[in-house]
Amino acid sequence: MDQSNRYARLDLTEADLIAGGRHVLVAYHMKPKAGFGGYLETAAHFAAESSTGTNVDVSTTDDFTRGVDALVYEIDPDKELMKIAYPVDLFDRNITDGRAMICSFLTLAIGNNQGMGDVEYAKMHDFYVPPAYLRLFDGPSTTIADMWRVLGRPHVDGGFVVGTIIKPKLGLRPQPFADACYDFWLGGDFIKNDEPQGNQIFAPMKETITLVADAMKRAQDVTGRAKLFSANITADDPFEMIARAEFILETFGDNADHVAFLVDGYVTGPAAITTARRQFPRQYLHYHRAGHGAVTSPQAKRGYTAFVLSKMARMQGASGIHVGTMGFGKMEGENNDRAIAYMITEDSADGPYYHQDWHGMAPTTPIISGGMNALRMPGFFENLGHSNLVMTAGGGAFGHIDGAASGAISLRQAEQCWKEGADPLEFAKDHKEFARAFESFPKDADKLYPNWRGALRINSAA
Ligand SMILES: O=C(COP(=O)(O)O)[C@H](O)[C@H](O)COP(=O)(O)O
Ligand SMILES: [Mg+2]
Repeated sequence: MDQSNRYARLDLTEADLIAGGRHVLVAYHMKPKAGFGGYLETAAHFAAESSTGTNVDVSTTDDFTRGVDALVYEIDPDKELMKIAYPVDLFDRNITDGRAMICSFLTLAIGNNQGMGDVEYAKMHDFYVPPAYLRLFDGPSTTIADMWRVLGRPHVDGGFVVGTIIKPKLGLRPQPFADACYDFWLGGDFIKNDEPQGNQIFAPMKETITLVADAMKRAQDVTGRAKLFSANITADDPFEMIARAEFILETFGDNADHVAFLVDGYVTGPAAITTARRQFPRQYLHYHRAGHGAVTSPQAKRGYTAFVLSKMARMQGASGIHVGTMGFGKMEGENNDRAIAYMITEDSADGPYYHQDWHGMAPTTPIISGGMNALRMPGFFENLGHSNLVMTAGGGAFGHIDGAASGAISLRQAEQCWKEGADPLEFAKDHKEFARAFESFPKDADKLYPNWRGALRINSAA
């Protein structure tokens, strides 16, 4: 059944829809399945399934219903581009406080339409949120400025937060885990649990966290500097998350404001992020996105992009979210992923299809992670243009041949090298930890700085 006379309005302009402020606009790359309807017919069916309709007319539809139809307002079949306007009234609101929820946006805009028989594939590449709907989202309550304050830095442009992920990823008992934290903190600022670390029986959370809190105290005493820890509170059950979080805050005691909560937000979904955001609004909320590649990978033709994931994370109130390494690390990504970083930090930013004004919603820190080390960092910062962010390097810290403290120092020096506009090989001559990163990661060194052995007088047989 061709529903394009109801669910398509190609006469509507994007500028008018934005000026009207009553629609969420979504851009998809969509391909109809061969043997079914044409592009517009499929797009209209997609809009129907994503809002008020189904595959047939139903007798219960009335005039009000038609007023909240999602409408296809632009198509470009050659580019597989389809844009749909969703009336804001379609989206569910809390009975407790009238606020909006991301799960409702997802259920409609990327819900049933992901399994339609006449659609080969469809992926969300961008969306625009009008001010009246945007303000119903929590947004971040705690930001990198709070971290900078704890670190004793200016709360604007407080700079690079040197971080790591305790490695090995799993398999450390409580004491070796806490020892690894202590070592890194001698040189670095911030440590996060790796995303699967929680309450494994070989490292019970109550024992591990107690030792980590003690390691933080000792590292602060020795260095005279504040240290930060991002503790994983992810669980299926919100009450379990709360129990973990409360235990952690109590255990860190007077250092509780040095603690962030890490939530695996892709696998647990918006409910877990919002649990952390609303129950613990004073803690930095660290959104880890493990698993997102299943839908966001450029190879995946369905789902949504990493850009979309990140934009939703800011709306939900993530203080920081992993944004990959823009092609400089080990995970999939490219240089122009920096658009993600701008969208989550700026108050007004361009996405691939829409410009978004955030109207003062607090920013979400880009957390750079995945295969980073000191050698890869100068290029990374050059591409992004600033270093007001958190970077976590696991292998890059614990893989340093002189240990985690030197690894941490090498990361800080790498940022300094970029900031000074120095030539990395020249800079290495009087920055020992950075220089030793070349010997620690010789494959990267060969690739990025082919004449490093000569410049640093390292025997090539070594
Ligand atoms: O454990 C790590 C990185 O470890 P290492 O520094 O040893 O590579 C993170 O979970 C990944 O960065 C996630 O990737 P992304 O940041 O792309 O979500
Ligand atoms: Mg990890």
